[in-house]
Amino acid sequence: MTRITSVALRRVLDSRGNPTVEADVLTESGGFGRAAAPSGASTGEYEAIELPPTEAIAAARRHAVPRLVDEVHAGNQREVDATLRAADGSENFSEIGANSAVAISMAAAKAGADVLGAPLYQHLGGAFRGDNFPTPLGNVIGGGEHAKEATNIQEFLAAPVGAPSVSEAVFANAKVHARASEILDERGVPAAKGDEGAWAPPVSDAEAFEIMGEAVSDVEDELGFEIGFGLDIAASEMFEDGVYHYGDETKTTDEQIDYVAEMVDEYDLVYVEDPLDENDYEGFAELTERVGDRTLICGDDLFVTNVDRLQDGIDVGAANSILIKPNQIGTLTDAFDAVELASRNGMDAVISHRSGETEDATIAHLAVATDAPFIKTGTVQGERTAKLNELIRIADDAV
Ligand SMILES: O=C(O)[C@@H](CO)OP(=O)(O)O
Ligand SMILES: [Mg+2]
Repeated sequence: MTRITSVALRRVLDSRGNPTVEADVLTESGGFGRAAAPSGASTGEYEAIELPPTEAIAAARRHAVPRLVDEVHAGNQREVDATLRAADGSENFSEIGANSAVAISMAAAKAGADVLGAPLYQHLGGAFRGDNFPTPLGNVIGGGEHAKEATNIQEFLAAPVGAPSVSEAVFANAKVHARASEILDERGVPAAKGDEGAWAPPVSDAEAFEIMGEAVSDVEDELGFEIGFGLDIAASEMFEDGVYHYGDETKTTDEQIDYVAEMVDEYDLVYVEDPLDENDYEGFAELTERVGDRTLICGDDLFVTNVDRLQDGIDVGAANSILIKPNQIGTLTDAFDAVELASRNGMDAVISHRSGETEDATIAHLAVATDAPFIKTGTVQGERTAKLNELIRIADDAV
């Protein structure tokens, strides 16, 4: 019933105006799934390879599509993804592109769910998945690789940890975003928006901490539940010649660890992603040892959703959570394996968008299917609200 009868690939626009790969998968009994690959700007050195979409599509048509059509079942995700891996033949999808692979992998999952008549999160998570909803981490102020002339730290993320429902959490983040805009206005700071819709003001990181703290506590008072905040430092992007660059200032690794640990305590940060360079497992381990009992230290560029890199991290105690981005590794199977390895080792798996996105909402389902404590998927803008609104629909049983 779920045997794949066709895989169509095309170039579509992403939110930055760049082309990306979209896949349509059809099955024997009329199941249909469509999905598109996202794309990063602050990409990790060890991510699977994103090829120019035209090349990725041509290579996937040549190598993967003939192995999938009439051969493989969309309802059997491991079979689909193993076929993509075999068709590619490399470690990192350098032949067909992780962008083609992830689009096909996600489209097949949707086609499989369609045949079964089940929502995607149910198909992926099964009958015995947990029944929690992820707390959305909402990008409110940012800079780094996502906006010029803004903060050095890439993302200041609202985290409505006390929200009674996913819907209230989503709206709380939107309120923090709006409140941050008012505070910037009061301070006479003009702010454009970065790639993910966060305000990208020309302020120091210290001022951004203050503004975030104020915005979060104002909205917390108004709504009456706890709202914290967190960061994606994206430190690999700052790390050059052995030091971290904050504009004209630099920090050594020890200074970086001290700085992050101080910020965790000063602002009660609930989440800190990529506080150190992607090769610095020891630095991660030291920081986790210091503050890991009171905040999540999350590896994004460090782990790149890769079980081998995650195992290396587990061995030395680097981080207590992992960011999961299916396009970093190329298939849903690989992403699920990383979630499973993390949870077997007492680590949290946080599901994430990329800075270049489409209206594809697969990650909302992935977060619910895997019982993720957090999903990082922006605050406003259509390609971000696509996922947030899908979470609301899932909670409302309306997908
Ligand atoms: O660093 C990150 O976590 C992501 C998403 O916020 O950014 P990018 O997609 O540019 O890697
Ligand atoms: Mg990151």
